Amino acid sequence: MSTAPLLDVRRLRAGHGASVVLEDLSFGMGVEAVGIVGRNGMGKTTLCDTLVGFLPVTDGEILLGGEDVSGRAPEKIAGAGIAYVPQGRRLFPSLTVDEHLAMLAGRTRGKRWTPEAVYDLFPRLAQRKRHGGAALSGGEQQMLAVGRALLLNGRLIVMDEPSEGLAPTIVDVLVDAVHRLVDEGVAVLVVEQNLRAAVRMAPRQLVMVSGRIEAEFTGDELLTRPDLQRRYLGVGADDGAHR
Ligand SMILES: Nc1ncnc2c1ncn2[C@@H]1O[C@H](COP(=O)(O)OP(=O)(O)OP(=O)(O)O)[C@@H](O)[C@H]1O
Repeated sequence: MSTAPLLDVRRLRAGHGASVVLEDLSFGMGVEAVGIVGRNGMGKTTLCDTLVGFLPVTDGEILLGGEDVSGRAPEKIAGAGIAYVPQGRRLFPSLTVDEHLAMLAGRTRGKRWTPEAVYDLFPRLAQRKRHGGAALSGGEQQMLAVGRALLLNGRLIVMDEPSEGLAPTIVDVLVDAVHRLVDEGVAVLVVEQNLRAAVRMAPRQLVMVSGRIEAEFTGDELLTRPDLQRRYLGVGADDGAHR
């Protein structure tokens, strides 16, 4: 794991129109998996959308490899190396798995991540190549969404609630995929409501409170301390580990 600041977010301010959601938000990460957790409405999705350029930055900086990408259009930020797996997966119901990947395949020649490499990472997708997006299970859709993001051959992949609604066996596949990506030099920033999944994906967990990163814990600390779960995640001592 490298601690070099691949991503360095400094005093970020952003939101929806006149409504400021992120205020003075700072954190940094290297080529590693980092989780973002927090109660509902604290601004996690807003942060993801801002990092990838879907929402404008009002103030502050988003440095990727030392270069400020804030204020750039989403396609420029993707080109600079930040890929996005948004909440809800956003696939095309009528396109097959192969067609989804082929849309981006032209740019992947000679690069690490090609459709073949995605099928190698997710063999289950390879078995569903000719299935339409609408015919895929939730887990297969999530694998396809991750696969599409990988074809950008970026340096950082941002995932918003990837385990939402998925069976435990599929969550296992995603956890393994995150580890493999980090091993191969792709950083992963993952927002999760499911604390157990979050901790298995990322040893470093940042806690968001009211639009800022308020604290940082190891996954083990968060899992074993009901007081932290109550305070930062708003869950009771009994149900915290299951979220
Ligand atoms: N499209 C929007 N327009 C205006 N305000 C929004 C919009 N989307 C979210 N918000 C507001 O921004 C704040 C942060 O929401 P956000 O979805 O980023 O939080 P979150 O931490 O991801 O929560 P959740 O886990 O419920 O998705 C909330 O007050 C929310 O009401």
